[in-house]
Amino acid sequence: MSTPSGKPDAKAHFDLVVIGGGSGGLAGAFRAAEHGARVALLEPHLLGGTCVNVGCVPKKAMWLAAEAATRLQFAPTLGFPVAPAPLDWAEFIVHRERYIANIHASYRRRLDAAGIAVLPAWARLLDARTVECENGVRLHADRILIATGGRPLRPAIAGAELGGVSDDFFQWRAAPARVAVVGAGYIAVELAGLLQALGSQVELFVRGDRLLKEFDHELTTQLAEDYRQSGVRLHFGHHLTAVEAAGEGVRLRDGDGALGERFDALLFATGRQPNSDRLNLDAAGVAVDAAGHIVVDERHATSVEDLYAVGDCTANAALTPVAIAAARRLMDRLYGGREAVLDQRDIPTVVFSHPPIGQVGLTEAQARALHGDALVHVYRAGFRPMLYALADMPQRSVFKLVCLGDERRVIGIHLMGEAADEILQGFAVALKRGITLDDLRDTVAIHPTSAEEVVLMR
Ligand SMILES: Cc1cc2nc3c(=O)[nH]c(=O)nc-3n(C[C@H](O)[C@H](O)[C@H](O)COP(=O)(O)OP(=O)(O)OC[C@H]3O[C@@H](n4cnc5c(N)ncnc54)[C@H](O)[C@@H]3O)c2cc1C
Ligand SMILES: NC(=O)c1ccc[n+]([C@@H]2O[C@H](COP(=O)([O-])OP(=O)(O)OC[C@H]3O[C@@H](n4cnc5c(N)ncnc54)[C@H](O)[C@@H]3O)[C@@H](O)[C@H]2O)c1
Repeated sequence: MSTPSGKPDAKAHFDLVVIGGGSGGLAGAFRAAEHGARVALLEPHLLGGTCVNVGCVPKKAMWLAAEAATRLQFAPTLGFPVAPAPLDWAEFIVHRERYIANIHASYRRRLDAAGIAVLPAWARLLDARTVECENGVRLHADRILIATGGRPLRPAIAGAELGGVSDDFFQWRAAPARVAVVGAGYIAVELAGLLQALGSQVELFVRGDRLLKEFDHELTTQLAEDYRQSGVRLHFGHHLTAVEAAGEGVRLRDGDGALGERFDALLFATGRQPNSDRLNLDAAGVAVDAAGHIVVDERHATSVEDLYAVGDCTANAALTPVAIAAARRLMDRLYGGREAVLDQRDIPTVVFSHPPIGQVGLTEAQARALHGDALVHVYRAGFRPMLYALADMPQRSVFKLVCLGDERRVIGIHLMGEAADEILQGFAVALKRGITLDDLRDTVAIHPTSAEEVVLMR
């Protein structure tokens, strides 16, 4: 392909070199190849990146197991003579990993079929047109797409190395008895919820005063209540200053210097940082922001011509469908003659908590700040889903619509409760099409479902 001395041979030139084989990189490589481009993809680890290997997919598998565990728990109340049955993690993980191996195999087949050259190597830029692999192989390209994603961040405190991060969680082969989780974002809330449902005693350490601060306050307050009811211990306003070893486990030291109880395991879910530092971006003159995100415009162009970036290595919403949508639109423009640009507004998102919480559009607080109180109208539904009512379980759903002006245009949809994860997608389409409250009310409900509450709101 090329020589370690750097002398290019005829084959080492590509229309497009993609750095990173995760959600964004694969989507970009496939779409460019569909349009006839000659593409090389560089990925040193497993195909699929964070989402497939240490993110969405294994997380959702664990969440599904946790949902099954919850149902098994209340099955006896409904009349099923089922004894309590803890999850055999090792057995479940065989199923989880088989599912993921199938995804790898499918990517591999599709890459081969598309004629995309895959190099299992770390890459860095030599200049705006040349990529060097760790073994010295050099590739020359007319265009380069950087899709190197991100990695978990540990807090800079003494003993931080005693805690794990989400990547470590996916290596676990059994549930620890007592787990401390630090953080209040997506990952903290998701892992805390599923670990508690799968039998661990979980304590969540939050430095602020609420969970999921980007989500609607009313819903996250109810979620915190549901977590308490399911046995998760929540510590708000906790300032973690150090972690200390305690036998095989750890203890957390807080801002007052007090040392807490012992935990078998500690997970940090304290944010992620972009993988931009090992790319030698300076050599090509690619600008990054203070957090290390590669700076891109709305067309995903970096500060250097013909060099593009998508996904978590940029400051775009760190979600798989966002990376994929950005990469596909970019390749449609570059190689397909289409003019599509990703609309970054009204991106729907779901946290796989127990129960799940999802939103699209503005929260009530954002809408009031933007449009003023007089123009913003809020509609709510609070109810117990049928299954939970039948089983005499306290879990409640809270749905909320944020509407604007006299016509009551729907500018925010917020759902927390059973099936919210599946319900939101369709309503996100409606919101994007600019529907009003009357449009929802004109739609005949599907009964009996949780989803019908969205069209029945008064
Ligand atoms: C625990 C967890 C759960 C998540 N759950 C969800 C979810 O439910 N839904 C959702 O939408 N999103 C979820 N996300 C976010 C989602 O995984 C990311 O937004 C998505 O993977 C970003 O895709 P990407 O292509 O930008 O990066 P990645 O998927 O991270 O891929 C980047 C790839 O680049 C490679 N790479 C890095 N540096 C180099 C280099 N120098 N040379 C060559 N290759 C390199 C890496 O090995 C990696 O494979 C989750 C994330 C985590 C951590
Ligand atoms: N369901 C999904 O779609 C999904 C799931 C997981 C992750 N993701 C994506 O991945 C991103 C990263 O997730 P995340 O949960 O790691 O990050 P996050 O930014 O969502 O949350 C980080 C949390 O850690 C807290 N924190 C940071 N430093 C801390 C410290 N020193 N001590 C205590 N708390 C601290 C923050 O206050 C915040 O609550 C998300 O923003 C999301 O875009 C999506």
